[in-house]
Amino acid sequence: MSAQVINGKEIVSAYRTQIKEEVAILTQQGVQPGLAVVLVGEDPASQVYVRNKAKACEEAGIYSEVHTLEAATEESDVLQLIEQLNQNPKIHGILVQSPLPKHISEEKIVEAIAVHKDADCFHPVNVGNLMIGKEGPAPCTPAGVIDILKKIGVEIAGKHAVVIGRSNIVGKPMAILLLRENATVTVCHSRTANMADITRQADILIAAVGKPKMVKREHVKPGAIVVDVGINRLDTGKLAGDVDFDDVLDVASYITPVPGCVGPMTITVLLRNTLEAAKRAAALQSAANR
Ligand SMILES: Nc1nc2c(c(=O)[nH]1)N[C@@H](CN(C=O)c1ccc(C(=O)N[C@@H](CCC(=O)O)C(=O)O)cc1)CN2
Repeated sequence: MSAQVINGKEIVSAYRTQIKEEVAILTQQGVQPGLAVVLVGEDPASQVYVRNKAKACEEAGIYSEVHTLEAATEESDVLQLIEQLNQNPKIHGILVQSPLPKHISEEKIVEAIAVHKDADCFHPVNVGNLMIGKEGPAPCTPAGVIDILKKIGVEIAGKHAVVIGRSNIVGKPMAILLLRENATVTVCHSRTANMADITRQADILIAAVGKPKMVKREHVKPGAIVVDVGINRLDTGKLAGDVDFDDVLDVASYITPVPGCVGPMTITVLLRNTLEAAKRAAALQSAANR
């Protein structure tokens, strides 16, 4: 039996329509949500993602500005730009595209973003709030994965979810969000022994390793739901996920395609975070006016 390929386009489109409607209402009330994206350097993949973010903002009615800086830009200049954006009332969400050039500290840059404008949920305060279940921005890719699972009607509670990868952007927050949904969570990584023995126990398998086609059929329990977070550019110019799609197709029950599912969903959560930050700013403004 062949797995059902999750229709990312349909899920993303419905979600963005809903966001667009909420953006229009808030804009009519006098607050247009605004996102600032900072790109340092010329990494071709980052350029694509930043373009996609700006386009998605435009389609949703969100104001956006992209600040493109040369790779040799001094760290202090990036920090100065962030400070300006922190003070700019038109901007409710800020993100600095990762990765940054080596001479710039990601940690310093992320910590310079105002906590309430952190559109990525990368700031340590927001990461801490996420850990203890306090309100704040959603980590874009992991929250997008949870949304996809819910949209296809998966009951996450009580399932064994295995996450392959322990990055700060995906693996770790993914594990936290799955725990919050009452899954039993295991995290595998490069030092995990006998990884296939563990991944084969997963009801929900999430691959976020950054290695093209690493997950093969022997890693997957028959009937498992497989979510592929990887977006790898092959020498041929084609994109491939971390999962060997063709190999796994007749083992899994559901599988996400790459491209066309988790990537666009990541951007959708970013729009949602910007909208929510703008709503909070509008509420504060109206309280101050009372
Ligand atoms: N500041 C951030 N930097 C990075 C993040 C992030 O969430 N915040 N995540 C990744 C890249 N990323 C978001 O920025 C991202 C990756 C891929 C896509 C996407 O839509 N992919 C498309 C394919 C696009 C293509 O043609 O290459 C798809 O999967 O269909 C969106 C966002 C690292 N950096």
